[in-house]
Amino acid sequence: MSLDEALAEIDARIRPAVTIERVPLRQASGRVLAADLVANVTHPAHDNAAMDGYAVHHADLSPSEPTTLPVTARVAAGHPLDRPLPPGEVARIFTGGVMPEGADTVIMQEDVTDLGDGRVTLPAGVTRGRHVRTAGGDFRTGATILAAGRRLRAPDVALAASAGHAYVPVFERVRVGVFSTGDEVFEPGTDLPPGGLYDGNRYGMMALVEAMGAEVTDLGHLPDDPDRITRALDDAADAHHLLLTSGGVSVGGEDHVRDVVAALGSLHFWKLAIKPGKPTALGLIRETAFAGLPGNPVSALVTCLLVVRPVVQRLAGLPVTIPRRYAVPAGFSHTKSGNRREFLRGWIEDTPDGPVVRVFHSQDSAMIRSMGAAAGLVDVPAERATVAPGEPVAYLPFSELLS
Ligand SMILES: Nc1nc2c(c(=O)[nH]1)N[C@H]1C(S)=C(S)[C@@H](COP(=O)(O)OP(=O)(O)OC[C@H]3O[C@@H](n4cnc5c(N)ncnc54)[C@H](O)[C@@H]3O)O[C@H]1N2
Ligand code: MOO
Repeated sequence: MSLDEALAEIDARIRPAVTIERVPLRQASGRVLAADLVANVTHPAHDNAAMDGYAVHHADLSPSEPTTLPVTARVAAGHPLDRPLPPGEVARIFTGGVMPEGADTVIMQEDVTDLGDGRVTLPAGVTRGRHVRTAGGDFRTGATILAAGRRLRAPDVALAASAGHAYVPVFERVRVGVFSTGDEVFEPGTDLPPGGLYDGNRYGMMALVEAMGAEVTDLGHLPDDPDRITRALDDAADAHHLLLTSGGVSVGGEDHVRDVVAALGSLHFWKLAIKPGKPTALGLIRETAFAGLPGNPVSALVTCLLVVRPVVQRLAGLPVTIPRRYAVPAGFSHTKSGNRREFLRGWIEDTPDGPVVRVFHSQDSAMIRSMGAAAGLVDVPAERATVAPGEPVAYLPFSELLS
């Protein structure tokens, strides 16, 4: 199955699984807005001063020479004047101060001479409305300020607060349980027996799905034992929207994950025509989605980005977004070893002739360092046999996959 067919399958099969909750703003960052947010107030609420200076009636100013007028009022932010400003008079005003009724222009204090006797001399040639922020210039009551489906970032939280919201409706976080499998896999920090290696995958997968906005349960590590795997998946399914495993999905004599899932539930697909990531399985255990990622460390992380991310988006009630690719000249040559679509680990480098994409010297999916060195993936289509230096390639930054 091609990756595009797999994504279509995900779109069709995975249904939104989360409910809506209201969270205080302090907990809103990174969450997905579940309904359009409309402004409770108009901002700015009133015409107000954009500078520290003097509020005037523009009609009082001579267009050709300085004008001297008395200062009869003082307006600080939060302390509006309780009367109109009569023509021929000036109000001292500070940034954010509400424009007194009648005044229409602010002159910044650097341009004004204070005569010291309660009068000021104002310059000629001032434009009407200068340094005044108009009421509603930012947003008005009832305006939609944030659209449903948006993942809230710091500026969005500031906007929601400015519009008067103490709580916002967000989708519940997708709950993802993560296992690793393999008799050879051991916990970092413990002693390694002969033939053992440390569990990179589980930690990498947990960090990635957390970066996708999901809530992760660390379900630990499982041996290559079908009964133990069956029990663990069966026990964990109902408390999660998605279960993830690494390892044991290929064709070896100790690859049990696929059979276990087929027995507990069903498999939507198993093999994908991508490299790395061929033995990637997607299925269902009762109501809970299941993704079995390959054991090779690069394959586990790349499939987490390419396949698990859209699954998490669908479960979260979001549309599956196609990450943006950039056409960049290749700074490498490459010959494909088969007819799978390949995702090479690479990064952008500046050269005197402009930016090029470089790729890590080893594209072996067991070499986790290639992921650490990379800032993105070079997407080489199935039908393309070779890449020569200078030819454009499609570069997919990791940042596009984690926003
Ligand atoms: N005869 C075939 N052999 C293999 C095929 C195939 O089509 N025919 N596919 C290869 C591909 S592609 C991949 S990818 C791997 C994936 O196999 P599994 O998902 O069954 O993974 P394992 O065999 O359990 O492990 C593969 C490799 O990764 C290491 N590993 C496993 N778990 C972890 C972990 N948590 N942290 C770090 N490293 C891990 C494991 O020791 C193995 O070296 O199958 C190929 N074989
Ligand atoms: O997915 Mo295996 O995807 O080539 O290492």
